[in-house]
Amino acid sequence: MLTTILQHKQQEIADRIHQLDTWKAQAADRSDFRSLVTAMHSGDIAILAEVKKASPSKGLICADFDPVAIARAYEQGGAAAISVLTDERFFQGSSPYLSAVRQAVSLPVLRKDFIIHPSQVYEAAAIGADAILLIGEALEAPQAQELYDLASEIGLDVLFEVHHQDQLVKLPTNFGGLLGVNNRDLSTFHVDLQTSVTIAHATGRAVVCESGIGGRDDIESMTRQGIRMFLIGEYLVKQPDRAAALRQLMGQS
Ligand SMILES: O=P(O)(O)OC[C@@H](O)[C@@H](O)c1c[nH]c2ccccc12
Repeated sequence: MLTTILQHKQQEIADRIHQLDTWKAQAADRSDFRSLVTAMHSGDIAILAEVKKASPSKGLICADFDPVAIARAYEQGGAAAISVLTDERFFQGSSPYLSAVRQAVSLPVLRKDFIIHPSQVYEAAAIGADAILLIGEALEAPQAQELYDLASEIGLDVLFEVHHQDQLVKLPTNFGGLLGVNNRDLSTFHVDLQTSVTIAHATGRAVVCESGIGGRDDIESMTRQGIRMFLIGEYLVKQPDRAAALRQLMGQS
């Protein structure tokens, strides 16, 4: 699946590259970046709440999808930051969703996409993102370093995602972003929350536990094992009262 997505991304990058100069100018104009790193390091439990309409593993997650309403509920419920999927083909996301969400909330907003080319980093800043995701599995080490350096130069924070311990060698030198562990194997879609714990213990780093959180029990089990940062999509999107669901996940009700 990842290979299919990345092939399609190459095409998308080629189709959009004519906008690069505009994006560079818009990125250079930004001086309003909100820090994802600071937001995720505050509070007892920090939740990066994801605005997610669909996924390759689950299909359509939310039929009456209203990205701004979802993001506002997340902010009301006490999310530390918001993640917005911008991939159109596989996740039914879009850049305009991110721009609209960024305007509607005062939290840092992460652009969740498959970033493999510098033009996408400029594009992220141009559409209003405060941070980007870099996926270890999708990048070679020099490429990861280049994209990280560019993001830092522009003013974007970086969430660097790994799934296996052997991808940690791709972590950029002087890395000052957040280390995320995707509990979902992107080739089999199998989810195991212990993946986060294993990598947190092996590295001695604080990690963002990503994917597969299905309720308060999962959070309690993870916090008992020393994890306090979470990236949660499907579970939250599916709740009738998303703000209340967030408070409950954080143990506030
Ligand atoms: O909906 P979930 O299981 O709570 O997962 C959210 C998030 O972790 C997941 O969307 C994700 C993690 N890494 C990714 C990389 C690309 C696309 C999506 C993702």
